Amino acid sequence: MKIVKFGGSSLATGEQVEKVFNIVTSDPERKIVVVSAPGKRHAEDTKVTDLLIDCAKTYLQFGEGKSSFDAVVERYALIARELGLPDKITKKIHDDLLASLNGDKRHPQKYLDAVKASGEDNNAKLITAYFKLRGIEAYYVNPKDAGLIVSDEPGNAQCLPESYEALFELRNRPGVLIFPGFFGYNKEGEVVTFSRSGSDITGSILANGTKADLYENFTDVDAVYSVNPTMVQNPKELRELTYREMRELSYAGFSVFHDEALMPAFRAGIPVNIKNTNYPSKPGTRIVNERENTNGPVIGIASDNGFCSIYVSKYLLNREIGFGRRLLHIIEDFGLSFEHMPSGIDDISIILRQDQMDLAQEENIIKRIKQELQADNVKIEHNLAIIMVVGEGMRRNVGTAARASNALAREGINLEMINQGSSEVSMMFGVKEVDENRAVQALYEEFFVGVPV
Ligand SMILES: Nc1ncnc2c1ncn2[C@@H]1O[C@H](COP(=O)(O)OP(=O)(O)O)[C@@H](O)[C@H]1O
Ligand SMILES: N[C@@H](CC(=O)OP(=O)(O)O)C(=O)O
Repeated sequence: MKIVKFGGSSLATGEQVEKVFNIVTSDPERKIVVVSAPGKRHAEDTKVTDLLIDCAKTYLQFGEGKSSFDAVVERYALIARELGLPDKITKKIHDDLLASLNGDKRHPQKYLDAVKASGEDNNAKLITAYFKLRGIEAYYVNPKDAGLIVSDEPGNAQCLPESYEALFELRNRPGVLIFPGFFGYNKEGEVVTFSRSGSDITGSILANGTKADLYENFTDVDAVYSVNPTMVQNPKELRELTYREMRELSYAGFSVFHDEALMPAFRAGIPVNIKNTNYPSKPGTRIVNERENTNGPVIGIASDNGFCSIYVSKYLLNREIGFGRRLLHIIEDFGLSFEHMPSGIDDISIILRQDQMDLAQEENIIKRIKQELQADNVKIEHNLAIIMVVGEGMRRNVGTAARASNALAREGINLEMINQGSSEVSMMFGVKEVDENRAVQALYEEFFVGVPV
């Protein structure tokens, strides 16, 4: 039995939904279908989830918001018309969305989650109706009825362990099950969403819970490429990646698969196959426990920007017991999460996403570090990009860091910092944001051009 997940790009139009129908019905093993909300039809388009967020915010502020509401309903109406579904489907979606928007606004984050989740929920109902129209025994499954219970963290839920056992029962249900992605219910029975792109997580949870043989994740690219295809033309396609490599790469910028979607499948030993809805016969990329090491040390290069570094220096810092703990305590007091913490004898840097703090908070952080830790110098450097070079082969290879830094040096790119991940399958390079693209391209040249993968 297989779990199949279709992302927003695979469900953006009636034509795409028809491809989804053909893929699902071509293989009787494809029993549980996880769907996202309709995504972008072209690069400048807006995802339904983003329209819903806009809509919810307008309702929160003004108590209504006709234009964004109409924009959402029109997306479904268009798809329903293309699929030849009766108008009553659109009317139901209209009424359901209106009910969500007029729902309880006392807790804005919970309200936002309820409206966001309606995107997937209504799409699952629409797709179920289409499967039925085409003569397939299909059922919409509500995550609460199926037992998908999550933590009460709006916009950032985690699956609670008891869900897995309950979800196993789905195997015994008849027909094709259409399951909305992206959300579950907390113990109080309220909707809570995963973080953005979280339908990937739903698919993985279902794969684990039902002990599926395979988790197929359908998207709009033929494979996971060794580098973001918007940064390098025709990058190498990867046939296989390990869970660990994929988690590192997705966390660091490979948006094709959510980094939190690896663990549930990995724990149950279920392989993940990322495939293209538009070319389903292509093999795609398999994420597995172990892979044949067919390339050099590196399998992928991911990057992301919007980071800053809090640099702290103090003479003889290395001899001061508890310095790191006290520094992190200050960061924790401000409710910040950090990504990396490279350190030297007399200095230490904390790398974090800069959109977590405003200018006033930055000034307060600097003040507290200076006062409480008697630091000699504290400064915050903005607009950094982080590049992760990832590969299981790095554990066995000597000189990968030297090759990477030479490649960057040849391009005249100044390295702000380097950090070798303790997992030994990743290496982090910090550069200025303006150098990000050139740095990724230089590293790609070094590790992939002319190397068979
Ligand atoms: N290394 C990579 N390999 C493949 N795709 C990538 C990579 N890095 C980023 N992407 C982007 O991920 C996109 C697919 O993810 P996403 O837009 O979330 O799809 P979906 O709508 O199926 O959820 C691709 O169109 C591609 O632009
Ligand atoms: N629709 C949600 C969840 C999701 O997974 O979407 P997609 O499969 O289009 O990335 C979002 O945009 O965040």
